[in-house]
Amino acid sequence: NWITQQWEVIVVGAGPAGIIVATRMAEAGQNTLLLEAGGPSYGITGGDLDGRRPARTNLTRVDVPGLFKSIFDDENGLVCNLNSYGGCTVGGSSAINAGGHFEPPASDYDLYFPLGWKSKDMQNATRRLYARQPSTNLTSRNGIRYLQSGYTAARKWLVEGLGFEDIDINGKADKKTEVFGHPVFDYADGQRGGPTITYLPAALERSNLQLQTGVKVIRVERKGSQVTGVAALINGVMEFIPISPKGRVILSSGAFQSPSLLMFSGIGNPRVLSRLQLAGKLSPTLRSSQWIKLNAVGRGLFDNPHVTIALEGPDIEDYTYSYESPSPIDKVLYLQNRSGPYTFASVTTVFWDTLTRPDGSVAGLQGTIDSSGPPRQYLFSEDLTPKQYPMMGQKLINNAVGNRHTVGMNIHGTSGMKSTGNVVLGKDFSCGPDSNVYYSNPKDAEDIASFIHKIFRGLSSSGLTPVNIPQNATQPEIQTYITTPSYYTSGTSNQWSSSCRIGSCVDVNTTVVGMENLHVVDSAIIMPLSVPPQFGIMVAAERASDLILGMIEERK
Ligand SMILES: Cc1cc2nc3c(=O)[nH]c(=O)nc-3n(C[C@H](O)[C@H](O)[C@H](O)COP(=O)(O)OP(=O)(O)OC[C@H]3O[C@@H](n4cnc5c(N)ncnc54)[C@H](O)[C@@H]3O)c2cc1C
Repeated sequence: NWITQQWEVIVVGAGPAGIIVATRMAEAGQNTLLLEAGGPSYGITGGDLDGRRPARTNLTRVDVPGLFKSIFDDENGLVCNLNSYGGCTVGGSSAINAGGHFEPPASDYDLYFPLGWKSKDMQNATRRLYARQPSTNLTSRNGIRYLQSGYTAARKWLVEGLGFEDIDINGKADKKTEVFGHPVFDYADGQRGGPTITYLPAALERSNLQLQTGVKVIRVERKGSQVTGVAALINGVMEFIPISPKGRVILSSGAFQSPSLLMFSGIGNPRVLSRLQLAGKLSPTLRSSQWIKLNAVGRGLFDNPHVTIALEGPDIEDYTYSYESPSPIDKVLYLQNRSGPYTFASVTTVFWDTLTRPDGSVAGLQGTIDSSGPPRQYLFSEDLTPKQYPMMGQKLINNAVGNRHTVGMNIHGTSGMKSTGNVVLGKDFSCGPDSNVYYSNPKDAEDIASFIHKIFRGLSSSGLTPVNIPQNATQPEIQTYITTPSYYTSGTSNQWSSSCRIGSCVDVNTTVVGMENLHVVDSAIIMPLSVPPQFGIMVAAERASDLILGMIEERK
């Protein structure tokens, strides 16, 4: 019985980090239980989604990259309220994201990570990831690139006009200044990849790894600094799942849930712990003398500040992906040949730049161009009050109608941004971000505005015109625009990280400070990167696996 047997390792959360760390533990012979609150996702996990699979296939819309935006329109069990800023399903957010797969530059590790996590320390882990996880910047089996009108115009603008270098993005991963290229996706043969496809199936064939879905861990149970197991809700019933005397628990529940689980386990800011105790949320057997007062839990939460700019041009043809009524030609092209627009998640173009500030620190900046534009009729509508809800940008772009000559450009602040927030517990004790995440340090807005101002200078040569910001806007005007809430400037980027940092919340071995056998391995432990985070999270999970296995070996 998996609930009562004593596991050597329990991993909480089957997102990209959890799947990788559980796989590596099992491969090293550890009896491993992987717990996931959500349910199936990809076809191979038994996902079905209302029985609306494309006919005679084992595909769900998770598998079909071009359907990724449809997931947010119809939050059909893949985005549960447990983790409202991402996927709550096998694969975590890797099952619902755009699949962008970008190796961080060595400078991210060398500048921002602690000793033991510098670029030379990450080389083996990176190599192992490349060996296991295929990726491509040409997604269509027939070798044709689709929906390229935005790419062509942007290339004229940024490469021919402004001198950005057109590169193979992961081939030259260390270059992040004035570079441009095709996005790299973690897909293979026109279908979504990621660890659910590349790590999990082989791991599940082992007798010493068990995946249990529909299990929501509530807290870790512990005696002082020793975890004894986890308390979890299974079919609405609270159960205790023990670990062996030398066992370990690894939290891989994501940038919100991992810090939150620590708090519910009596580890965190004492004021928060008192509140939880008063509400009866802490373990009844945990005395307050055993609390671990650790203010770093939840502190440093990062997400990329961003702005969407609609770009209009006579040669632009935007495209609307649809789950309910896809273009018949494109549907056949996909189902019969794994070719066409549905082989990728709408982003056609990526570019990066850096800005060195007077104090020598560096701000990272990223742009992407989508294949469709935000809906024109919303652009100047005043009766629409901005609402801060997850995935708003994607919902809007997905609803694009009307003008067929617009693409959406997303500009993000990345590594070196100075604003961070905290994971906080709301009135109902669910976790979320505080208001400090974006622009609490005005320098970030200044840097992003400088970048937009810089690139706008070359825009007219491409035939593109910005719709929601005047092309001749001054840098201060752009700064005001991006910090004023609107459909284009509010909402999350959903690239959360850095809320349980190495060195303050966990040590260099990923052990929670003050604990002996409790780890955090996921987006919470990585620093803000120059690239979207999933690649770096997967490498961190590979690196953490080595470190944890080293500790297990030492204790033998
Ligand atoms: C819409 C969207 C688009 C994105 N696009 C990209 C992109 O193109 N490229 C990129 O690099 N990144 C992208 N990201 C970000 C990326 O997907 C995440 O950074 C990454 O998935 C985080 O991995 P993780 O393992 O830390 O956590 P998660 O992916 O959040 O996985 C955590 C898992 O733990 C489970 N869990 C949580 N709490 C519990 C609990 N108490 N008990 C049991 N299970 C629990 C959750 O259900 C979830 O499955 C995107 C994210 C979103 C939402």
